[in-house]
Amino acid sequence: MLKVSSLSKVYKRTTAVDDVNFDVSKGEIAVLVGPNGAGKSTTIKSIVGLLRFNGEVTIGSYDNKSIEAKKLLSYVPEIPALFPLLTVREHVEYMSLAYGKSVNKEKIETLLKRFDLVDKQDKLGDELSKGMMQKVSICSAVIVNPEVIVFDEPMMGLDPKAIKEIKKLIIELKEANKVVLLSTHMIEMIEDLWDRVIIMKEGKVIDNVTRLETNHRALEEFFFEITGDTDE
Ligand SMILES: Nc1ncnc2c1ncn2[C@@H]1O[C@H](COP(=O)(O)OP(=O)(O)OP(=O)(O)O)[C@@H](O)[C@H]1O
Repeated sequence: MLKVSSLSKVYKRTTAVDDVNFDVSKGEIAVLVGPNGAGKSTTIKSIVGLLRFNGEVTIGSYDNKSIEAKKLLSYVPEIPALFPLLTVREHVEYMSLAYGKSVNKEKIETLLKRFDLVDKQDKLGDELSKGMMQKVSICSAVIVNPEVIVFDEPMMGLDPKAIKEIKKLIIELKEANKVVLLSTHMIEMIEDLWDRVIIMKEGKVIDNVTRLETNHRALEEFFFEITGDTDE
């Protein structure tokens, strides 16, 4: 469903991503992990259409730059980018409208409740804490019922209740047969979530396996073994 083929990205002097290939199927939670500077964010930004790159990314049968692909995809960036003069609720409503969907007040209410935003719903984008912005960003990505959802460090800056909630949400997305791709450094928080791990280092994918293929190994231990980064 999400297919990344021969993806490379060179910034002025740096090859950030070098011939990256992977697929994520419907109903699969894929985690993109790797040390700082491995190329995770560059890969994600290429997939969601924020960067020019060499290679091909397809969503379903559509090139990621097409409108058809964009309709199927939503994205939670590493750093939330909100409109300073829209309220919390308006952000979520706006996203529904931008994707050509009607505003489902009941669904919005439920989402805002899950992320403790009901009493903040009339606050403006620039009146929110970083964690609250992150929660609005998550609600805005989920409200459009995307087939493919990409999260870049979704747990960063969230309080424990919101972390629990986003983990539940990710499992619900999987159960609804969606494609989930998420990058994170918080490996211990995704131990019970992942179906596929894609490990990047120095711009390359150095391993890409399913949980089954690792014999249900602990991800943290597997990660250190593959990357060779140990604290011993
Ligand atoms: N806008 C940019 N201009 C030049 N080089 C960049 C730019 N963005 C990223 N890079 C470089 O590309 C490489 C990959 O960076 P990227 O942000 O994709 O890594 P990452 O795996 O997401 O890292 P982190 O875990 O630290 O967020 C790094 O060497 C980085 O310095």
